[in-house]
Amino acid sequence: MFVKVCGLATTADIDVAAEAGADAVGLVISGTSVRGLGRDRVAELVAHVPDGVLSVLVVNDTPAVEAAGIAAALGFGALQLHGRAYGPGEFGAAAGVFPRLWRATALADGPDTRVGALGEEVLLLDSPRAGSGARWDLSLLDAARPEGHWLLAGGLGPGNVAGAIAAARPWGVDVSSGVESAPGVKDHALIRAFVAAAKAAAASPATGSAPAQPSGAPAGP
Ligand SMILES: O=C(O)c1ccccc1NCC(=O)[C@H](O)[C@H](O)COP(=O)(O)O
Repeated sequence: MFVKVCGLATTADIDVAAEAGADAVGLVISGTSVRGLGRDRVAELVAHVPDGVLSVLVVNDTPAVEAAGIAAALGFGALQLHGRAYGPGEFGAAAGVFPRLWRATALADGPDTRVGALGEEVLLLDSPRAGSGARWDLSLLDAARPEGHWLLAGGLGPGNVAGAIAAARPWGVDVSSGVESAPGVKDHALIRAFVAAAKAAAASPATGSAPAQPSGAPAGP
């Protein structure tokens, strides 16, 4: 089970997530999020991400090509284009600058749920309000379950991630609010508990096994 912890704000957050066994960490640039960081802070933090942990730049209101330029310049491992602002044109243009793209969307928006439909390496299915901690109706997956490298997100936490994995059968999971003590403030004990619960659930016979990771990159696609 691939585990991403998103919205990290300090080097200590990164250290704890990495030591807990997270496969990826997300740093957010956003004018609308409490977790939004400035470019200089993002540069400091991404330089702190250890080898073997995938660094993901997450944006929802930065123009795609600009975000791709930031991801390339700062040495990110992936760029998560999050939400309705990014369509086929944005993905195509961004890929010319930085090809390691993730697409984050909500099933309620009726997206194409084929992984790679817009050229992305990873699809993330979230609640309609990114980073809100809100859950969504996983039965929607019955009619549109992706295959391959897709992450489940939206209102996950240490106490519900095992059940969500069993119900949704994702390749990976993503969390932000569920490992915080206050909006934008990560709780290190909750990060450790979340990663442990997700990894344990993936090892359980009840949840089955996820597809193998593709080659060519540390700790992720
Ligand atoms: O986390 C944010 O504040 C955020 C803001 C703008 C775009 C994306 C954002 N987060 C992206 C993520 O990958 C979150 O982890 C995901 O939405 C799940 O969030 P949560 O329900 O709080 O666990």
